[in-house]
Amino acid sequence: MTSRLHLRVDGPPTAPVLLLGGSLGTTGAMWEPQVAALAEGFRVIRYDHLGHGRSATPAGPYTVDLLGREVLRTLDHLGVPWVHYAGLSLGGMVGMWLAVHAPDRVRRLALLCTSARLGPPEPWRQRAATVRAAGLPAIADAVVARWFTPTFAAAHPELVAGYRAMLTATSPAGYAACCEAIAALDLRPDLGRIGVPTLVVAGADDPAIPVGHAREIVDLVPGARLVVLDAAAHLANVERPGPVGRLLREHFEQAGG
Ligand SMILES: O=C(O)CC1=CCC(=O)O1
Repeated sequence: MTSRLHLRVDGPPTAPVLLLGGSLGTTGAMWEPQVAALAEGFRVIRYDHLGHGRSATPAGPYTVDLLGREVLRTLDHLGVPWVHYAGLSLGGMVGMWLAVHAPDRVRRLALLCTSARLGPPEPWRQRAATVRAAGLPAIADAVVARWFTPTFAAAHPELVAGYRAMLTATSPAGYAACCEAIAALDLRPDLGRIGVPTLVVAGADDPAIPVGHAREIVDLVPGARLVVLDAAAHLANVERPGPVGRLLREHFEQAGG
């Protein structure tokens, strides 16, 4: 069996595995600001979602259930029995799904800039239709405007251009299928079953997934802790690399290996 998910692997081979899942329209490269620090203590494995980056793009429809099962297949393929998991946005949705449906495979969870239900579904179906008809460039300006605060974007135009290029390089079919997976998602009834220590991080200035979504997750996941980062929009790990790196290290290092 081979993995259909493209992986980037850093850190000591015998260290505990920290699996990182990214946002819609990105690849594992979006975690670059944190990888060096995290790889000091963890075997950091970054994956591209199905339909993204260098992962396979099987025919749809996609659901978050399908994306999560593909992650489990990949862990089986690698012979990894359990992981710590951090996910941003779509990556966080997959993380919640894993912690609910494969509780023995996730030891600790970090959920960044994410939502248990990012409704209503119609705008997601409309975005999928636009991307299928006109490609990623048709939505790229609007999406990237939600990824970074205007202040950060003005100060870092080359970095922002790099992330925009990551988005427009995404398979239109894969991106659209993931939009439809988000449209259909509602994990709220399941979150009470999450039994692992959970850190929830939100960007105070995230127009894509406002802080209320993080508060809802914290209300529903037993014992979850909320941190709201100021001066951060949707890709908070890019805009606030140091604080996000420290939060993740502190959270996962508490596991004691
Ligand atoms: O693309 C957006 O608008 C923001 C987003 C929602 C889910 C995700 O992964 O990114």
